[in-house]
Amino acid sequence: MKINGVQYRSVRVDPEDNRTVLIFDQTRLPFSLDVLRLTECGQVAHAITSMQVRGAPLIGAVAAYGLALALRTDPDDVAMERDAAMLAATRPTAINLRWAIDRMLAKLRPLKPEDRVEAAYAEAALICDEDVAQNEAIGRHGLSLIESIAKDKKKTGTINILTHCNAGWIATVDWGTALAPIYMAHDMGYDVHVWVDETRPRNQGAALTAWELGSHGVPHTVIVDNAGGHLMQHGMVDLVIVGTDRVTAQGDVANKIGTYLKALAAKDNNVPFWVALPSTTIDWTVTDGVREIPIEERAASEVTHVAGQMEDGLIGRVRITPRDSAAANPAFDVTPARLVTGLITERGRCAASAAGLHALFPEQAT
Ligand SMILES: CSC[C@H]1O[C@H](OP(=O)(O)O)[C@H](O)[C@@H]1O
Repeated sequence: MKINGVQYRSVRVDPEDNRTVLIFDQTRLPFSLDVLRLTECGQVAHAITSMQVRGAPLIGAVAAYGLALALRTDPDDVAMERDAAMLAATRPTAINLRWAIDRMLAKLRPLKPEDRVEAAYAEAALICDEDVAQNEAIGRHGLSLIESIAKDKKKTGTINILTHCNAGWIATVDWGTALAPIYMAHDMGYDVHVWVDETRPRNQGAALTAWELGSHGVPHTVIVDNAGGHLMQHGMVDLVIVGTDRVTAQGDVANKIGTYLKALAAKDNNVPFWVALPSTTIDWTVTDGVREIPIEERAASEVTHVAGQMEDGLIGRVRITPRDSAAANPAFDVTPARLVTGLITERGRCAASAAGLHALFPEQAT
């Protein structure tokens, strides 16, 4: 996507040396656009766990480059397996991370150690290119959904879309998933407006989705997480589109905490609730998402404190809870398929069900 007219991907290799991995430090957005130069595997692991880089498809792509960096230090089998396991363990919920590491290992294990670095960078670059193409296709398949809503609306005027967390281009290599259809609809002249859930506790919506949409000129309004149901009750939401970190073979959806509650409100108000995802986010080995998907428990300090720009312009954190109050911080929840209107993938739209997914991915229908 473009920032101030300059085209960027969320992860890229420094053209100066074709080895250093460049990402944006997402903990500094929207106040500062800082590029991080990653030269060691450990730096990549830290960037993922600290959420300097986040978003299911993007952490997979960055971890792939992390393994390439690791091989520059030691390309032998033992080191490669150790570093791959370390990267895969950085965050448990997004299946893209495990998928990317497994794909890299499948490519690298058969090679001689001395051939692995070059091959790793090439495979990581392929993963990135495929993510961009998949997300652009998701955008097109989601665009037709927005177009059908525009036609069906009794009154002309704004199409109001609600989204949760950040599933934009900064959560992927480019385009995004949930936001891709919105960018395309906006660029085609549709009058779209986005209700942006702030998405406590880390405020990916308020800080990242609002920043992305504003940079692209898409009208949007930041709301507290608990406002969505009220807006739906009053007919102010035409469509909900969210991203996801893992979809089961039956269509259950793991996504940022709070998504399940949004889906319940959408069901109760007959608002279409769609989930956008590349097929790298589908976990074909899991059926019951609520029981089987591991939910990342993050630090309580993300709940007890909030980060933002202080009066002096510096980025800081303030405590918002009593010091002796405990805090819990499950980072994701699972929305059962029965609450999901449908899935938007790079191959098209389908019902959130085994049959729907097999219709688009027949090779997975055993
Ligand atoms: C395009 S996937 C985005 C997905 O990832 C986010 O999680 P996090 O910010 O913790 O990496 C969130 O669940 C988004 O929906």
